[in-house]
Amino acid sequence: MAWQRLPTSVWPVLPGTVPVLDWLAAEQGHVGATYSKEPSTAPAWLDQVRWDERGLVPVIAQEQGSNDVLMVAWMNREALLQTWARGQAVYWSRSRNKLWHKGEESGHVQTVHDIRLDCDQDVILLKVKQEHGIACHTGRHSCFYLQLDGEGWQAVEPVLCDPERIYR
Ligand SMILES: N=c1c2ncn([C@@H]3O[C@H](COP(=O)(O)OP(=O)(O)OP(=O)(O)O)[C@@H](O)[C@H]3O)c2ncn1[C@@H]1O[C@H](COP(=O)(O)O)[C@@H](O)[C@H]1O
Ligand SMILES: [Mg+2]
Ligand SMILES: [Zn+2]
Repeated sequence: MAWQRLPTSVWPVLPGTVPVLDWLAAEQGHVGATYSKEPSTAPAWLDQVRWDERGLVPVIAQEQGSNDVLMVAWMNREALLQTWARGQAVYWSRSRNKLWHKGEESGHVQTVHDIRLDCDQDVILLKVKQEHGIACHTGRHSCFYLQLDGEGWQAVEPVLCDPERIYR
């Protein structure tokens, strides 16, 4: 994929033009084929997601192969469109209020193999290959490393890489 060379300035702003898709179509030939290049139309499938009142949908990232649940995050329309167009997970960070290309700082990107929507269209499931096997910013494989036992929540998954070394 040539997506790495995509300058952030041509990423789409929805609703409106979707230049990223035209760019991808020119680069690769195939992506544009599934998408009407009418400048002011977004793909119809974006409207079939039941976006909440904030324009967001929760997203489960599940590891391809192991089926481990790696994390739960959020997407808006643009994040989903970019995820689809780039083949890597792009979320919406609620606290930072910005698009978040997972791995942008850590390098722990998620290559997307499958994008699914549930029966009532309000949860998305991504099947991903997790770069370095570390999804969590604590340096663990999965964000779901706390287990409830008689005493309370216990961390039951190892830290694979010191987060100080991942995030400087
Ligand atoms: N890397 C992660 C990360 N990985 C997994 N998650 C999970 O994804 C969820 C994101 O959904 P939220 O809307 O709750 O996110 P948020 O609270 O707005 O996250 P922040 O923007 O505050 O980091 C979190 O609750 C975590 O369970 C992460 N949440 C935050 N980060 C931060 O994202 C930044 C970039 O990290 P990389 O993408 O790995 O480079 C770093 O500052 C990290 O601390
Ligand atoms: Mg959170
Ligand atoms: Zn985490």
